[in-house]
Amino acid sequence: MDITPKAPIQTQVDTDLARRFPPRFLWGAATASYQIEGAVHEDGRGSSIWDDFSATPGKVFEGHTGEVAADHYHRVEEDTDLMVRLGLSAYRFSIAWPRIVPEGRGAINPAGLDFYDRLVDTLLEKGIQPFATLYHWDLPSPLERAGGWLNRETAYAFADYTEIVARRLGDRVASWITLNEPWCSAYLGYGIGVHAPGRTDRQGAIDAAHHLLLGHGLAVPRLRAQVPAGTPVGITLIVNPVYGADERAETARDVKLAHAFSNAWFLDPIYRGSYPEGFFEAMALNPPPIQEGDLEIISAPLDFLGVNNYSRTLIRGAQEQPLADSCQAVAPIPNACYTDMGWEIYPHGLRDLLVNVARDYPVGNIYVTENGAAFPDTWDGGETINDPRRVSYLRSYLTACAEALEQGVPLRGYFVWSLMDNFEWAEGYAKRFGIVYVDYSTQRRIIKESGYWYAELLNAFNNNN
Ligand SMILES: N=[N+]=NCCCCNC(=O)[C@@H]1[C@H]2[C@H](O)[C@@H](O)[C@H](O)[C@@H](CO)[C@@H]12
Repeated sequence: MDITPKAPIQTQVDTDLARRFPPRFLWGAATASYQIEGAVHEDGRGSSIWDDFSATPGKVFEGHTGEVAADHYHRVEEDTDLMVRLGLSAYRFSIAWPRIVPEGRGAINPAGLDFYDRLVDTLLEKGIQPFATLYHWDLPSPLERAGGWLNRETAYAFADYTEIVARRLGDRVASWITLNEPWCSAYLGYGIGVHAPGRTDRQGAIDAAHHLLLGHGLAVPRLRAQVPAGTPVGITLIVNPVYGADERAETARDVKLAHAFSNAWFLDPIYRGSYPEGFFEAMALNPPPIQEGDLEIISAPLDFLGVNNYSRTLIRGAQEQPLADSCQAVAPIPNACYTDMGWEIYPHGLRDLLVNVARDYPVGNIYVTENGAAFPDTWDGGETINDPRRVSYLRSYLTACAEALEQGVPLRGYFVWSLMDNFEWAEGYAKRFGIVYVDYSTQRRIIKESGYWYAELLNAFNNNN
């Protein structure tokens, strides 16, 4: 039965691609609280480090902030109707800690819990599985004033916040993700300062990463104690496959260093209970302040790994051994294609990383919790927005997912980044990742060609199963 009303754009329906995915494969889209909600001063929400960072001159493109964003806070009905129109079976969103516990710890804000309660109920009413991320970078400002993730206490505050949310929503959220991309929080936020809170201290990145991981590990049992037995709990990591540009020994050496920096820094403590051998030396830094039992807490068993992937890193080894975070990525590659973020389009990287991670780590199940592309979409006020490059990107990366599945990878679902255009961190609203366009002057949503393509793919999948 064809449930998708005819789209104004007729896209090629990839029925062959749809057929390569197993029954019960989950098809979703992802967003994050600070990037779409807006309403930053409403209903008792406290300030976050991204409110502070975006209000700081020079930090975000043209001074953009998340004050209004895509106004999702006031458009839950409309936006969940969009998800139904696209045929999503799941929706990954994040919960704003500053809405729930405005000071970071202590008093609970009932209106904050009410908002997510309503969102979850609306999703369930519309047949969409809620996937909740507990932390997608919007740390309450008071905690940052006390040191943020450099302060071990923040890990305990995160576990307390987790319990509060799980107690209210745990009976209805389908799957839980503790942290989104702690690599970005630690390195971009505390190491090089291009993300909130804008600190520039590489040792700080190491220490913050440890406390983020500790927060994750402390939160897992607190979550499990509040949710029905068997509710899947996981973490989302950015996984960036690293390749060598030549066969030289220096290149092989630097590929290993870059993989440790980009991936094993987090994968190893979570799944092996230890940091990668020699990693801190390769960063010329000290180990973080690890306390007795920390690594056991951090490596709490999980039910799935959420993988975010957008591109790859290609390395050409230097004569002198570089620091792990300064391995030279290769300059633009002849004939390569790039997204508007300057990220190389390399779908084989997703296939390879899924195969390698499933082989090298006891991850259980895997979801691709983010994959997508920014392109300079424009709207002429009409009914349609053509974004053929995004269609091509999604088709090629989903083909990579199908190839990984055919190699036995336990991939259970895919969430496109993103449901709609939104606040792209330091790039503000200048970068558009949505399969739905947002006209910020009116907050009108217009499904892009890629949105119709995705809806057709999901419809073809549903017709097969
Ligand atoms: N090594 N290395 N480099 C990694 C470079 C950072 C890559 N950026 C991401 O993964 C963020 C993720 C985020 O969850 C979402 O909130 C963002 O909107 C998307 C798009 O940017 C992606």
